[in-house]
Amino acid sequence: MKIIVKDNYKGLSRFAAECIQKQVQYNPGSVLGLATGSTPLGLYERLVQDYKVGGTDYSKVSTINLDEYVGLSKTHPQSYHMFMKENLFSLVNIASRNTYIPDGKAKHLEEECKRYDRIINTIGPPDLLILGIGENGHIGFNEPGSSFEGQTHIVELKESTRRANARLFSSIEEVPKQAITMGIKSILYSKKILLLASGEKKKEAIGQLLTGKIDEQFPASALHLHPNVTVVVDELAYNRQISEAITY
Ligand SMILES: O=P(O)(O)OC[C@H]1O[C@](O)(CO)[C@@H](O)[C@@H]1O
Repeated sequence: MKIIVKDNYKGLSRFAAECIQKQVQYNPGSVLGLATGSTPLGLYERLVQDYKVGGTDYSKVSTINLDEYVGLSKTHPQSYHMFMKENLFSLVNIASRNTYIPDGKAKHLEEECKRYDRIINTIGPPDLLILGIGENGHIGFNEPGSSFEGQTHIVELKESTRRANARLFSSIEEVPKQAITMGIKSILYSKKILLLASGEKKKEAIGQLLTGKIDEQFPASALHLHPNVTVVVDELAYNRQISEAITY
């Protein structure tokens, strides 16, 4: 695992955008694994800005998102479908037929999980997967205790995750209690992984990740099992004292 420390969120977002741009320029038919949440917003903004001034061509790219809330339709303002449309898909030339996100409104959720696994196995693996990290170490919506062998599945969201995401809803009651998420096994199937973390709130999680201890109670620690992971943090999310004391 490689760690890169940027001065601030802007630097982190620029670095992540350059990784995606290089990937797509090198292989125009790349498969990108994409995340939602606040962290990748700066990265998407940067991709859009650069695209507008004649940057990268995304017409042959495919994207596979990590997760979606159960019960939210594709047009719900807080659905991850809407998030991706508003922040990236409608702003660059990615073909909508090449974008994949689990359907949180599927009638048969178990079937939907199987369908999504088939997509990951046929379109994927992602050449480059972007990840955020929850304060409790979740990746995608794989909460503490998730099996490292898991494929796409339904998760019961932890109260702390619902509270952390309530800022985007009018009240915590509106935050769905379940989500569909790519499992950790599928995440590890990606060829390259870039995990982004910004701000003081992520400092503890990043400190724990960098101890190198692998534990199902801390989902992000599964990334130590992958050969090509880069963790990009800003100064606020990086605990120099802990991190520099650790050698692994
Ligand atoms: O970037 P944020 O908003 O801090 O969220 C961190 C993680 O939490 C989630 O939003 C899920 O709660 C993930 O999609 C994301 O990677």
